[in-house]
Order: sequence, then structure tokens, then C-alpha cells
Amino acid sequence: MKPLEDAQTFVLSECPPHDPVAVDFVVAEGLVLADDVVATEQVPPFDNTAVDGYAVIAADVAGAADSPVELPVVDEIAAGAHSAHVLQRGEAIRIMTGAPMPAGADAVVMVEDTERVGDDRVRISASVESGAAVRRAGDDVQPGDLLFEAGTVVTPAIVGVLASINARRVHVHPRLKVAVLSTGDELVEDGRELQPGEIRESNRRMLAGMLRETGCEVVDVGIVRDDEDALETVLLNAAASCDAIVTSGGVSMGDYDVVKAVLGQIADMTWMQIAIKPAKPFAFGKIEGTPIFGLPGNPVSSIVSFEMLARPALRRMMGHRRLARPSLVAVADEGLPRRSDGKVHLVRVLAEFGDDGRCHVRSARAQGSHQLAATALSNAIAIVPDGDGIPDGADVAIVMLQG
Ligand SMILES: Nc1nc2c(c(=O)[nH]1)N[C@H]1C(S)=C(S)[C@@H](COP(=O)(O)OP(=O)(O)OC[C@H]3O[C@@H](n4cnc5c(N)ncnc54)[C@H](O)[C@@H]3O)O[C@H]1N2
Ligand code: MOO
Repeated sequence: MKPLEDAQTFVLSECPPHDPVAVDFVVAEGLVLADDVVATEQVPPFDNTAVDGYAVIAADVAGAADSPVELPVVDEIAAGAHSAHVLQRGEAIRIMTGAPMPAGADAVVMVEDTERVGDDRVRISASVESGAAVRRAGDDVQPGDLLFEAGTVVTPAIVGVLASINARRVHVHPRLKVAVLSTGDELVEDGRELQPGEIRESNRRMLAGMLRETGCEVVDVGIVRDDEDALETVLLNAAASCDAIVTSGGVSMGDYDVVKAVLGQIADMTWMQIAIKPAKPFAFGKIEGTPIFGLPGNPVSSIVSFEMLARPALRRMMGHRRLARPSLVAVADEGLPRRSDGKVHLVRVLAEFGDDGRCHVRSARAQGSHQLAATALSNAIAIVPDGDGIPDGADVAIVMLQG
């Protein structure tokens, strides 16, 4: 059996990042920047007010807290408008949040500290420092600022910044188009009553969601029956039109493994037995240069295999620098016993932060590779090395799957 790290290293080495493309910034969310983003515009573009109130000359309201000051209101500026009036000593201009500061004014008094007197005067009952509530042009971003380095993942907030600096096109590693299919004559997906020996298809639905969560565009190829010609056609088409292929089932020792037969003919495959439980069997190869990840059919094994081998490789192809999920050392509130078998056990657990500031885990119970229901409620995988397991209260390394 191959150590998991060796299998990961091999797969990653075969899955280099895809060449960058220029895209409209609105579709860049979730993608990885391939070039630094340097600002060419300043933000904010002009001095403006942070509050609704009255633009004044601070010196005019210096004593207003003790003895309110009454000033004529000579103009009004809404956000999006501007005033041509140059504020003189002894004047005020009504101004709304975000509107440009009028020339001559150096501070804004909040409307709560004022009282309108008639139509055209205001009584001010607070003093302000020069510069109060004024947001200076460029105090967020200056032209030439290096805002985001290559390798940064574009978040919604970064899309907002790109909009604010008018960076209309950005260089990113492209989103991968990934074909997902499941194989097997026993699989049913149309909701009909099961016949003897049939089961309901679940892996493909689940893997499609995991691929989307990884940031890939999913091409659902469906269930391919145990028919070599059909499988060959589907795989060749998927390899020609997609960036990667994920299959589930048919990678173990079964006599009817058409997956093995077909991939043996059309792909350059490496069939592995990995020293982990679950997800021991795994296949990786290329069809005409397109990577194919052959995940085991047992549903839990499919998830674990995707997490440990396919997801990091797909992330690398999309330019991500951090390939693994976050990991940490947790407390096993209940022991995680096991027997020695030469494998690392990847135990699905529920992880929760306790009042002591540490993460605590307990087993998701049913750990069989067919027992998807229990795994579906887990949020982490505990890495239990070969041996007798983790005693009650001892530390255990975990990989967080969510949260
Ligand atoms: N003699 C041996 N037998 C098995 C070994 C072994 O080393 N020697 N390994 C076992 C392990 S571990 C695993 S994992 C499975 C992997 O099997 P395959 O990848 O060949 O998958 P299948 O045989 O097609 O299916 C296994 C199991 O999963 C169910 N399945 C398959 N596809 C789906 C799907 N899309 N949705 C829901 N369920 C699915 C299938 O019905 C089987 O029950 O091999 C062991 N055997
Ligand atoms: O790995 Mo199989 O994945 O143990 O059921």
C-alpha cells in the first residue's frame, strides 16, 4: 500500500496550474489572481462627508457646545451632486453622507447636533475639530497601491474593491470544467421502486456539489452502465470537452469492472491501494492529457478520496496556493479506538469549539464506508495513525471540512 502523502505528491505533480486568462471582474469571484492588482484610481475619488449634517468652517462653531451658533444655510448638497458655492466664514451648507465637501468648508456637524431655524438658518449646538467627519480623497486607495498579490482568492469584498478602482478586467486562473459520472448497473436515479440488487445513486449528486464547492463548473454526465463501448464514448467526449473527469465506482477488485477495462485501453492510469481507511482503492491518470480521478464507489470512500486526493489537485489546477483544508489539533472527548492494520484511519467526527478555547471532537458513530448518513452529519476528519487509536481526552489531528 502507498502512503497517502506519496499518492498526494504524485497526483499534484501531474496537475499543474492552468494558464491565466483575462476575465471581466464580475465573474472573477472565487478564482485566483494570476497577476498583482495595482490601483490606477484613488478611492474615494474626492473629499466627502461621512455624516448627514452641515458643512462648516470649524472655527465658526468653536464655542457652540456652550453657546449655540446660528448660521445661514446657503446651499444643499446630496450624494452625487456638488456645490459651486465657496463657503465663507459664518455660513453653513446642508450636506448628505457621501456628498463632496464644498470648497471652503473644513468640517461637518452631524444633523443631530443641529436644529433648523426657519427655511434658511441652522442652530448648531456642538463644536467640531477641523477635518471632523471629512473622508479625504484617496484615504482608502491611492493610485499605484499594490492591493492584491497574485495568488489571492477573489472574495466578494475584493470584487467590490475591483469595482471601486475600475479594474474592469483581471488575470485569473480559469475555473475548471469538470465532468462527473458514476458507473454501475445497480444504480437507479429516477425514483422508481428498486428491483432486487438495485440501489439508489448518490455519489454523483454528492460529488457534483463538492465540485461546485471547490469552485468548479460541473458537467453532469450521468450514470454510465456497465458497457465498455458506452463508457469509452462518454469518457473520450468528457476528456475532449472538460478540464478534468471525476468518476465513482469500479476501481477495486470486482470481476465486472468495465471502468478498469476501458481506462486500461484509453488512458494512462495508475491504480493505487492507499494506506488509508476508508478510500483505499484510487486511480489517477490522463485521457489525452485530461486528468481523471477514479474514486471508489462506496459513498463515504468517495467523499474521503475526493477530499484527500481530487480536491487539492483541482485547487492546484485553479491556481490556489493553499491546497489543503485547515487542520488543527483537537481534544478527543471520547476515545477513537482502532486496531493496527498498516493504514491511517480517517475517522469522521463532529468538531466543536469549547469554552476552553479548544476544539473538541467526538466520533460521528457509524464509520462503515457505506454508512453515508452518519458521515453526512460530520464536519471534520480525525487523522488516527496506525496503532491502538486515540485514548479518551488525548489530542488528535483533525482536518476541518466545514466551518
Ligand atoms: N476483494 C476486495 N474487495 C474489495 C476491496 C479490496 O481491496 N479487495 N476493496 C473494498 C473497498 S475498500 C472499496 S472502497 C470498494 C471500492 O469499490 P469500487 O470502487 O470498485 O466500487 P463498486 O464496486 O462499483 O461499488 C462499491 C459500493 O459502492 C456502491 N456504489 C457505487 N457507485 C455508487 C453510486 N454512484 N451511488 C451510490 N452507491 C454507489 C456500490 O453499490 C457498492 O455497494 O471495494 C471493496 N471491495
Ligand atoms: O476504502 Mo473502502 O473505501 O474501505 O470502503
